[in-house]
Formats: sequence, C-alpha cells, structure tokens
Amino acid sequence: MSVKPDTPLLDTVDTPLDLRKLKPEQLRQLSDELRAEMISAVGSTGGHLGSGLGVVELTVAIHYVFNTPDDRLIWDVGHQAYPHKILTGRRDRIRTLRQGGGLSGFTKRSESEYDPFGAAHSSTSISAGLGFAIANKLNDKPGKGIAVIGDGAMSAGMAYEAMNNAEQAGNRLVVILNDNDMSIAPPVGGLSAYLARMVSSSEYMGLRSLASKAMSKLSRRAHKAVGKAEEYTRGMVTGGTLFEELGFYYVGPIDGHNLDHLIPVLENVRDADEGPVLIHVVTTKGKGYEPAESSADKYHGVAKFDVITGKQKKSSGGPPNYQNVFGETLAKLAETDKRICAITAAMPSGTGVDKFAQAHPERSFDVGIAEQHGVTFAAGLAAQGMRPFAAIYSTFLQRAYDQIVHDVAIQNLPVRFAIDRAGLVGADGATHAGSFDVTYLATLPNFVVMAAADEAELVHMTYTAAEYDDGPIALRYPRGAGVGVDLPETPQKLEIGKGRIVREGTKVALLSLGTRLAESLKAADDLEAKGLSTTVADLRFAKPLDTDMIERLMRTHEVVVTVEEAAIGGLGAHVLTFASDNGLTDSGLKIRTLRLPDLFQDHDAPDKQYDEAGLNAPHIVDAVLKALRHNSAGVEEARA
Ligand SMILES: Cc1ncc(C[n+]2csc(CCOP(=O)(O)OP(=O)(O)O)c2C)c(N)n1
Ligand SMILES: CC(=O)[C@@H](O)[C@H](O)COP(=O)(O)O
Ligand SMILES: [Mg+2]
Repeated sequence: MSVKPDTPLLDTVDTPLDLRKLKPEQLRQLSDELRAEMISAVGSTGGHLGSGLGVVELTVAIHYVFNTPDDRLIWDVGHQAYPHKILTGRRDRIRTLRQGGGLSGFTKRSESEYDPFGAAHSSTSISAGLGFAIANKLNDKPGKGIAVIGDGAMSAGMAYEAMNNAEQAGNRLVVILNDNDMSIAPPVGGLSAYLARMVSSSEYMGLRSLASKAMSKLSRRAHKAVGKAEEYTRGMVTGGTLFEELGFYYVGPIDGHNLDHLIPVLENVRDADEGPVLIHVVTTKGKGYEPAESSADKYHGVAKFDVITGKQKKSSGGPPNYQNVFGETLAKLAETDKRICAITAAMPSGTGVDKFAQAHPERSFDVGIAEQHGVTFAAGLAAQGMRPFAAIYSTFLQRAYDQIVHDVAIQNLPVRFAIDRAGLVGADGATHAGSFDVTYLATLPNFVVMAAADEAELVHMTYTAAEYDDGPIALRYPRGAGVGVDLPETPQKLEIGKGRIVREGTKVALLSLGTRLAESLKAADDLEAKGLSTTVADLRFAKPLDTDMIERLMRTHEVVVTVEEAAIGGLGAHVLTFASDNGLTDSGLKIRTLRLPDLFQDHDAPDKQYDEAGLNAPHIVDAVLKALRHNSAGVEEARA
C-alpha cells in the first residue's frame, strides 16, 4: 500500500476553475503535490507512469492559461493524462485507474467534459484538434484545438497528414510537441535525430538573437511581449524548421518543467492573432521520481510498486510469456535462415522483437509508430526474397489494413504477421483489445490465419510461418504468460489448414481456435461428467479451414460449438458458411458460435472480461446444454 502524500494546495483544486484562482507563484507547489499524488496513485494501481510524470508542469500550465474545457485539449495516446485527470474533477477516483469499473487509463469522452476526444492509439491528436478548431470557426464559437503530442507519436504519418492541412485553422490550432526523447523504447529514425539536433545544436543555441524575428510573425501583441518570451524561452530556431515549412509558427524549444518559461509562452500563443502554432517543449520522461528517471524505459508502463523503493510487484516464475517464446524462437530460426527479418512498430519489448534484435541487430527493424509503413516495408522485403515477420499488436495492425490488402494480399506476398495481444488484454481496455484480426484477415483471399492454443503451438506456428513462402500468413497469440506446457526441442512444420483432435468424444464437438482451448477442455470435463461425450478440436487455422475434419465432426456429432477470442465474422462465421454451403445444417445439426460480444468491452482483469464475454468454460457448457435443451444438471427438459 502506498501512503497518500500531503497535498494541502492540491486539495483546494478540483477543477481548472480552482486552479486559475491560484497565483503563478503557487504553481510550483501545486505541481510538486500533483506529481506526488500521481506517483502514489499509480503505485497502488499500476499503469502508465513515466509519461504523466513528464507532463505535470505542462498540464498545470495548459489548464492555467487556456480556457479548458471550451478550449479543447487533446492528449495524444492519452497515456500521459493522469495528472490531467487529477486536475479535472477525477481525483476522487484516481486510485481506480484501469481497474474494473474505474477510470480508464486513457482519455475518454464519457468520463469528463475535459476529455473532448478519446484516445489510446497514437498520433490522432492533431487531426482531431484541427476538427475541433474548424468546427468552432464555422460555428463562430470560441475555443481552440490544443493537441499535445509526444516525439514518439510524431513519428507516425498521420501527424504529418494533419499538419499538412492545418493552415486553415489559423490561430485556433495549437500543437504542443512534448519532446522527451523517448517513445516506449528510445525513439528511432531521422525525425528523432532532427528533434535532438534542434534541442542540442550549439549552432541553434547561438542564434538566440533571431528569436524576435521568428516571434514577430505572431500578433502585434505577441510581438510586444517578445522580449519577455525570449527571456523565458531557451531560444528560438530560425525559420525553415520542418514545422515552419508545413505552415506552423514554431516556438521553442522550451523547458517543459520550468513554469516561468511555460506560462508566458503559452499566454503569448493563446493571444496570438496568427497561427497555427507549434510549441516545442522539452521534458524528461519519469521526471521527479528517481526510479523512473533512471530506468531504461523511464517506467513507461508499470505494475503496482512500492513508492519508497520503486520496486514493482511483478509476479516471478511461472510459464514464459508468449512474447518471449516468439522472440526467442524467431531468433533461433534466424541463425540458420538468413532471410528471416523482424519488424516492430515501436514495440520492441512488448512484442519480443528485442530478443530477436539482440541476436540479429542487422535484421531487426524498429520503424517507429508507423504500422502502415512497417507492413509495406515488409511487403518490399518479401518481394525481394526475404522472410519478414511484422510483429504488431492486433489492435495497432488495424491501422495498416489497406497496406495488408493492397500491398500484401493482392500481390500474394509472403509477409508473416506475428499478431500479438490477440483477444482481450485487460487494463488497457477496448482500445487495445485484439478483437478483430481474425475477421479482417480471414476475409482476404490468399491469407493463411493461424491462432496458437499455447506456447508450444506458438513455436510450431512461428516455424510454419517462416517456412511458408506461398503468400501472406498470420499467427495470433495473446498477451502474457503461456499455459505452462513443455516447449518443443524441435519445432514442427504444421500442415496448412489442418487442425488436431485433442480429445475424442461422440455427441458434442467443441471447435476451438486459440487459447480458449484450455477453457474448452475444462468444459469438456464438465460435459462428460453430465454424461455428454465431448470431442475437443484445436482448429489451429481460421483460414484455410480444416474442412475434412469439420465435416466429419459435423456428420458424427449432435452439437458443434465454435469457440474463439475474436469478434463476430471470425471462425464461427467461416464454419457456419462452410456448413450451410455444404448442406451440413440441413439434417438437424445444432451449431453454436461463441465469440466476443458485439460491444466494446471496458477494461478489467482479463478473466473477468472473458466472463463478461461469455467465453469461459461454464459458458461453453451452458451453450451446449441450451442447444440440447438440457438443464444445468444435464437432464433433458420437456419440450413445450
Ligand atoms: C498506433 C499505435 N502504435 C503503438 C502504440 C503503442 N504506444 C503507446 S505510447 C507509445 C510511445 C509514445 O511515445 P511518445 O509519443 O513520445 O510519448 P511518451 O510516452 O514519450 O510521453 C507507443 C509506441 C500506440 N498507442 N498506438
Ligand atoms: C499506451 C500504449 O499503447 C502502450 O503503452 C500499451 O499500454 C502497452 O500495452 P502492453 O502492456 O500490453 O505492452
Ligand atoms: Mg516521447
């Protein structure tokens, strides 16, 4: 348990209206208390820590200077918005963050009028901010769009698409680039290097005298204030920055922890007649909490932790997680197969690609938050004879759907998709759930779609994908620990489109795809105990289906139930289509499809989410009994 900090000043602030009553000289104390409160809260819940710590002063300054909620403040990704939540009427629930029924770990429209736009996937803030700004302009309403976007999020194409369009917003759009020189991992690529040069270049520092030139492009009022602004900013870059070329007035870089710098610069920008403006703010991820500042990932995402020591309460021991199994298996395969490459879109540790990178740095590519580019890059590699694995979370792969269809599937290129975070993910909630990939991939001609039932299957599927050169192939697996089966010494090449019978019965057949296999086996035990002989098949492939096996089971069993951690339109839909196309439903066969519900499920513990989804063993049993019109004891009910 973390002790709640003493926060006398913060206790007087429930919303930004209270904050704006404070004197500027009180904001330092308020920020310190806000930081302590955030550390204490995340210590007791776990969650995203480093990013929020880095924007404490920025959060205070924005709400102090701008007229939120009428000025529409949009936090990119939203993982840094905990201090914002504390200052916008949600402090009383801050220790429910990411818990079932509690506050979301991201911004969410239904939570507060101070969250005008929901987020969690990155790089949407400038587009949305532009939308708010233009809507207000068209309706002659006051209110700017203020987008706060990190240097990592700035690597995505969408940010540039938005900036390319931003001029029409004029001074109603303010972009604040929060540059902490970190993504989840250290940031990559030319843009990151460019920002680092902007911040550190001695040439630039020597050009301070040109500050007034840059600032004079803003309003006359701002021009008058330029002396003050110049004094408070660390300097200004001459014209010609990338952002200026895109039509922004660039201001910065400024020290994002120094309120004496932040407040007057934000005031100037608020009052400027011209725009759009981009303020380049330099911060430190994890600021003000030593264990975070000194950790390699700056405590991006943490388990519950002891505030004094910073030690996280992570469970040790137990089965290896799927990510490590994938990364290590691929690294091993790549020792003898020089064509294997791995691609991650800014999630090297999350996907296990870091394991591959340690062994094969020259064949490992972190493309930044750029899933679309990552997929087409993989397509190019595949077209040139390489064996690329694009290791991307299911939810983030949604971004690259046209690239999947147009660049990969239509050209039938053998890109291997290692689809991580398949199924429900727990505390990150609906935005991060891997619900749709089976549906969106298995509908595409040429695709092979596999789902691992356990970590040993993941080894086999990784190998199978590596060896498959006939077209695109995907393997999906969930977040976290495996089920504890032995890992094979030698991976097997699976026959494409063939499932396996795990347990043979006669009356009920459960067709499982993915890690619901364990629940299906539990359900089978229960059904057997009720006298219902049950077959359990691990289909392995959503596409191509093992039609021989499915037809045999349909012809020999009374009830067939599909079970998958995927939305409607996945395995169940394909099995039903096959059955009806082939007349297998014409003679009284009972088919039921268990899948994720047709709604966006809120964050909670994964097992509870699966309970809510109706995908645990009791739900499978229930579906069978209902199909057979048996009561819960397995006794057949009289028909009306
Ligand atoms: C489309 C998409 N891809 C990947 C992620 C995973 N992700 C969340 S935060 C983050 C790093 C963001 O870095 P930055 O914008 O610099 O923010 P910081 O955490 O440094 O404050 C990544 C890669 C995501 N949320 N959305
Ligand atoms: C904000 C974000 O998108 C990531 O930080 C995400 O929360 C990571 O999720 P995992 O913990 O499953 O890697
Ligand atoms: Mg960053």
